[in-house]
Amino acid sequence: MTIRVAIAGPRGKMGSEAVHTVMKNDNMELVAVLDHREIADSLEDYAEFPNNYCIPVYTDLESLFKTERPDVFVDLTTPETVYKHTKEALLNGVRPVIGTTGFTDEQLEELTELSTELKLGTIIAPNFAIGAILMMKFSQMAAAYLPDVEIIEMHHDRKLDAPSGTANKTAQLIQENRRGHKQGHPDEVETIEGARGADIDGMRIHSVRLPGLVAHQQVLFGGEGQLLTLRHDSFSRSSFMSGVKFSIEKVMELDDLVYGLENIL
Ligand SMILES: NC(=O)C1=CN([C@@H]2O[C@H](COP(=O)(O)OP(=O)(O)OC[C@H]3O[C@@H](n4cnc5c(N)ncnc54)[C@H](OP(=O)(O)O)[C@@H]3O)[C@@H](O)[C@H]2O)C=CC1
Ligand SMILES: O=C(O)C1=N[C@H](C(=O)O)C[C@H](O)C1
Repeated sequence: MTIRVAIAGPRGKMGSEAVHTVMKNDNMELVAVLDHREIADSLEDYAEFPNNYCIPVYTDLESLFKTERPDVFVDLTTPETVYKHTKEALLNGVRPVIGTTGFTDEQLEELTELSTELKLGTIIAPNFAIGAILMMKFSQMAAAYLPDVEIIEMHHDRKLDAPSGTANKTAQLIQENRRGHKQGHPDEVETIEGARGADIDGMRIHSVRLPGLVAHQQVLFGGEGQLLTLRHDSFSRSSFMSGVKFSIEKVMELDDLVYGLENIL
């Protein structure tokens, strides 16, 4: 069976890689892309793509769904638009595969309910890279033994959301194995606001944004006389593409929402 795929954000760093990934796969057909700028009617007329990419470009998601009838909708856009896109996909009977980060807990809850109610698979993957998923799982394991944790996530300086989706997901997994408690000195004081980072049940998250970086995370576990550091680096967006391919195939078998690829790998 050929899976009909639509991608939102085709000019982006992730979206353009995903376009090539779907184009290269024999069991998938890229039926349309969604842009929010009127650039051209077909991807072949974009500077980023070769002239055999005769893929229609839409600026309206509803018309894309009604005309092209994709099976799967891949979103790689912005935190501002992703929730609306995901809901629209589900309401049009299209299975979302979402890489865009920045969902609130309330939005995740609502989309989980909608996906279950419609019996339509959805994948929301804060990180598609297998190494990052392993780093998150190992962190969850370590937190049971070393509950004093600080997460340092480091990204390129074009990133819109902080902390990253990966850091949020890591913290959530750790929370399942770590009893919440205040870390550091009980009387510690921040003389500059934010110096100790974001606080999740006493665990800290620090977000670094610098040109030159892609996507990196360290999870530090401190114990008596020791430090365990778990680190993952994505040096290029190609690191995410096997996860994108896997998710497009897997979502066709699901009938509810999965948040995080660690649940289905
Ligand atoms: N899950 C994962 O493994 C990964 C997730 N990400 C996430 O994916 C998202 C995209 O990242 P990245 O590719 O680096 O970002 P980019 O800024 O490079 O790409 C986003 C693209 O989306 C376009 N866009 C914005 N709004 C819309 C809209 N309403 N409809 C269609 N297109 C739109 C932008 O156009 P314009 O620039 O013209 O506004 C841009 O081309 C981020 O949330 C990031 O955190 C990133 C890497 C891995
Ligand atoms: O914006 C990015 O680049 C990335 N976003 C995701 C996140 O927020 O965790 C995944 C990866 O870290 C790259």
